[in-house]
Amino acid sequence: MEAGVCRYQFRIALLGDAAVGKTSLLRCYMRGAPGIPEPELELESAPTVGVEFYSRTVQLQAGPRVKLQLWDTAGQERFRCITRSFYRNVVGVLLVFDVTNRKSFEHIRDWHQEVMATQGPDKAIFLLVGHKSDLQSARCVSTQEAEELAASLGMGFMETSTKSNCNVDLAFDTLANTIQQALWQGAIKLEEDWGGVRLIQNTQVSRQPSRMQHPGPCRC
Ligand SMILES: Nc1nc2c(ncn2[C@@H]2O[C@H](COP(=O)(O)OP(=O)(O)OP(=O)(O)O)[C@@H](O)[C@H]2O)c(=O)[nH]1
Repeated sequence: MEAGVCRYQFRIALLGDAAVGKTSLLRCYMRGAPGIPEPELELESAPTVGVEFYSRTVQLQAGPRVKLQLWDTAGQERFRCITRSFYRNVVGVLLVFDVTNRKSFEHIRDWHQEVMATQGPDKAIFLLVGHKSDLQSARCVSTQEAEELAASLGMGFMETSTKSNCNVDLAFDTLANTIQQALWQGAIKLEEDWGGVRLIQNTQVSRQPSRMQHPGPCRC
């Protein structure tokens, strides 16, 4: 097993409506990391219950190795009280919609607003993700309108597919690199009582990915 020194840990959440493909996207990304059992990462997934955590270490373009703590949240409304409690402590958010599901696109502003209301402005870095781009004939959200929405919310946009393995690594890497840049530029700061970015000084961190599930059932 390889090991390396990580300077930072970034907490990143995937948010979006139910069944847009958040779990599939995350599992596809984790397949690129060595050491996690394949059955854990099958692309066919059941609806997420509450929140699941994954962890992967990456080498950023120009800088240190960072540990990404990746939170896969349930899109179903009945789990919202659990997922909401995690918004405050994230530095990065992949806002995911399904390009074949118009409603999931229309709800993106609500997801964005929920995080902003919890955190205050300019704390988290967002990336808008139009998922299931392999389903071109069933598409009902155009690339142009998604780009316009992303621009109006001040974030980047990318289209992904796990079925055709399109842009999956790129989406996570882009978000991680943008967070790193924001840290260097001072737009994001380390804060004692905030878990979005943590300094892990002089610690040997395993490259092996890990996964655990939120233990508590929703009591909404
Ligand atoms: N065609 C296509 N289908 C996909 C893709 N990604 C996921 N799916 C399918 O979409 C369905 C929902 O995927 P999930 O990953 O469970 O969605 P989710 O957003 O995690 O759902 P919740 O956990 O309920 O919030 C599954 O049947 C997947 O196989 C993709 O890139 N292309």
